[in-house]
Amino acid sequence: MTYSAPKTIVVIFGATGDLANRKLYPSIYNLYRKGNLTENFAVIGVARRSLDVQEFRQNVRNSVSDSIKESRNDIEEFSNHFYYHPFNVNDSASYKELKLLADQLDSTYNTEGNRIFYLAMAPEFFGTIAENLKSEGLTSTNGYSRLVIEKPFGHNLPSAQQLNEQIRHAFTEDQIYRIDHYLGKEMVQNIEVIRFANAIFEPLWNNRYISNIQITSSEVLGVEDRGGYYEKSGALRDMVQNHMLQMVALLAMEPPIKLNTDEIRSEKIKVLRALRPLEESEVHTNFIRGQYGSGTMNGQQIPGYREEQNVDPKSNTETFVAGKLMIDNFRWAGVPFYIRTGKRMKKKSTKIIVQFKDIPMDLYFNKDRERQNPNLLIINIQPDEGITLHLNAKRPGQNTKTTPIKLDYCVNCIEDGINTPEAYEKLIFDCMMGDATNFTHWDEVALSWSFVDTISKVWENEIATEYPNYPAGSLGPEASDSLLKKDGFHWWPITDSKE
Ligand SMILES: NC(=O)C1=CN([C@@H]2O[C@H](COP(=O)(O)OP(=O)(O)OC[C@H]3O[C@@H](n4cnc5c(N)ncnc54)[C@H](OP(=O)(O)O)[C@@H]3O)[C@@H](O)[C@H]2O)C=CC1
Ligand SMILES: O=C1O[C@H](COP(=O)(O)O)[C@@H](O)[C@H](O)[C@H]1O
Repeated sequence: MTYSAPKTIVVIFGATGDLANRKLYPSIYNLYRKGNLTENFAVIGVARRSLDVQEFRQNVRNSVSDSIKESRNDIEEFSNHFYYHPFNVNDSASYKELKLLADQLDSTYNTEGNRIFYLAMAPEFFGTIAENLKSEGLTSTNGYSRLVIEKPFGHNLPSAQQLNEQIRHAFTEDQIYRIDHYLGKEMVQNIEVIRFANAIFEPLWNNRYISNIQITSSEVLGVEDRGGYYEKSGALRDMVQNHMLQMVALLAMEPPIKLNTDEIRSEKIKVLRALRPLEESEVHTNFIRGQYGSGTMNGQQIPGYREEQNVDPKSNTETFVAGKLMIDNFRWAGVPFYIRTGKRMKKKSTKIIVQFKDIPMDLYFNKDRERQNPNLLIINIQPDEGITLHLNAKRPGQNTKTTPIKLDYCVNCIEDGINTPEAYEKLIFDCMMGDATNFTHWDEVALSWSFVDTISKVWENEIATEYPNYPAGSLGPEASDSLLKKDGFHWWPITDSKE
């Protein structure tokens, strides 16, 4: 059964930008192609440069064609739903003209006053746009008005609070959809199902049976052309404050009493509240940072971070973070959650590895007195999507030896496997349907910033003389291994080859 989203107008601010072209248009097209959008929708692209509607529609067609790499004859008719409004953020006359266009399209497409305002622009504009939308009457319609807001949501807790206050003048909390695109990923959404739809995991999902949880999100790409943004952000704000802590919250939360937005958010918020805050003096023992230097990847020489475009040649910005988090509640007391994320690493991979405790007594010691491999549950978020369970089984033959085995389920690597939708496609659809479950509530944002702020404060006050401390194409600095070693653990491989 195909669900259709309600009739709506989507206004995309930043319509000529990278995000709109690479992610938003292809995602909206996929919804259209699959029949999730009725003909009653229109998109108004808003950006600074002057384009006429035909040029804009051509851009949209190009971006869709690039993403699907096949020729389809519905792209033209899809692009006919797109309109363009050249605009300047600070000019109130721009908003008045935008309102006229939106009102006119409301009647043309019979969209019943439903509007989604998608802010795909630099964050410094978010507050001004939200306020103008309200003051110029774009939000007062007889339908719904929703604000989708991209990351970063602030730079630290005070700036996030200030931004939140600004947008809350114009939109209520339930109208605000703060995007964290990891929450739209198939296997991130699967965390809840794996945990709460399987009787075998939930009884073991606690400090009695789990020794540690490891979450890695490694990237092969460097900062590309985002040096200007990344210099002020670094991996801690870019990945840890949002995506990594969201995955921790989903892994650690209690079962919600219902699968609705409020109940799930409320359980996630409790986890973030239970995150043990770090004292400044504890930052170095629990978090380590890195910056990539030059290296070889796939036989190609790659420049170091400090040689990238718009990056200070003496940059103190981290491109890698590894950390240990503790959650102070009954379920998780004593279980470390290790996270690591970095750019220019060996492999693009996001994986969650749940390591179970050793069996109480090992009957199958080998001659070297090595213990059995611990059981691991691996949730493969990307690029492979699926789960793997590591068990021990009898080695075939007349012996009492054991051998490690893997039970594998891969969603997207089987031939003709399920082609899972792109995260943005799911999130845009959710927003159209009014489902905010996979968007972050303000309390989650605030709690995440308050955890991360202590770490950034310490790091910003110290020059990282050790930078660069990992070569492009590696698995990050050695200190990341030491972080686990001192607790008697090690990072489980994220690649099949020996790491
Ligand atoms: N790109 C990505 O993969 C991701 C981006 N994001 C976030 O999405 C947002 C957009 O990023 P991205 O698309 O990369 O940014 P880009 O720099 O590629 O695009 C910026 C857009 O904003 C418009 N713009 C800039 N200044 C003004 C102004 N004064 N008045 C009107 N329009 C203006 C530009 O219009 P014009 O071109 O006409 O100047 C352009 O359409 C940011 O918040 C970013 O952090 C989040 C996750 C991933
Ligand atoms: O939000 C961001 O995420 C991407 C990584 O996303 P993924 O879906 O490719 O894992 C990261 O490259 C970017 O720096 C960050 O802003």
